[in-house]
Amino acid sequence: MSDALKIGVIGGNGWLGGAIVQAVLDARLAPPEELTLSYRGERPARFQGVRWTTDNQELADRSDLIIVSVRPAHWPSVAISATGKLVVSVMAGIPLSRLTVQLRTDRVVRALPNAAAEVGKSYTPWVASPAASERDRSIVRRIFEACGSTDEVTSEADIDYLTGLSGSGPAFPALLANAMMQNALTHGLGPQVARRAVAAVLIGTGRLLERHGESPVETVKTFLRYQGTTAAAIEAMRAAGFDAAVAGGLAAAFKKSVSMGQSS
Ligand SMILES: NC(=O)C1=CN([C@@H]2O[C@H](COP(=O)(O)OP(=O)(O)OC[C@H]3O[C@@H](n4cnc5c(N)ncnc54)[C@H](O)[C@@H]3O)[C@@H](O)[C@H]2O)C=CC1
Ligand SMILES: O=C(O)[C@@H]1CCC=N1
Repeated sequence: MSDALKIGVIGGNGWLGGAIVQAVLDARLAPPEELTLSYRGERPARFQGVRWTTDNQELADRSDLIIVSVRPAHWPSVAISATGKLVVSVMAGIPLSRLTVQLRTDRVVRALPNAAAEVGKSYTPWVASPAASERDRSIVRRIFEACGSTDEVTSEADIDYLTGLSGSGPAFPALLANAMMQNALTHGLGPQVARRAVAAVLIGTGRLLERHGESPVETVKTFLRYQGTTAAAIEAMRAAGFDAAVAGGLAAAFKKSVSMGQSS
């Protein structure tokens, strides 16, 4: 990445905006003095050496790449002219067409990281407008590789779907972990042992998936063929509607992503 690249993050003190800034700094994609971050409320004390501002137009004027990381409900408050700049939105739901009109630039990208950006393990799909150049795409790839892994996709509908699947994704293993934890407590296990056991299961499963690179379909089949305790649990969970519950949840997130883009 060019030394001269200046990055602005609108909402740079937020959960996701702050994680992206930290990833950019850790990967040395830009030095702190080239970063302009905007905030609302009290001036943040984090990220030594960056420029903090409450003026989003000042941020846009100082930056080549502007990342918009405010909640969709606050998006109407982001009224800047970013003509000639590359804009990357990480907001759920807001379509490329609305970004182009409101921010007055045709070089726009819609990306959807997840909460694991905080530990460099996000999965971030993104889609670019036709006016985005190959250099723009390469910059976007490098930013989101710094946050984990990333794929360019070709349709906004894929982004809306992936908003539920991978954007909201870290919440689903957490939901499963919570149910397992509750069950363990009901069975009289001490909370510390229950918590350590459940956390180790999630972390270990992630590492196994990463190492073997095999499809989860194969993993489940292997356990089913084993015909032991795990197969008994999988069969009981499925009979209770596990797969349907997951499908229903993902459909609800997809629907919400589309509707947030229309209403915000
Ligand atoms: N948190 C997550 O796991 C994910 C969030 N997203 C998207 O990222 C965006 C940001 O989400 P979070 O970081 O979770 O929200 P957040 O509420 O933690 O951060 C948003 C920040 O923007 C600031 N802000 C609001 N309006 C502003 C304005 N006009 N100028 C400057 N700053 C302003 C707020 O004060 C806040 O610090 C949302 O649009 C969300 O859909 C996408 C994927 C995952
Ligand atoms: O829950 C949300 O609306 C945000 C967007 C995707 C993940 N978190």
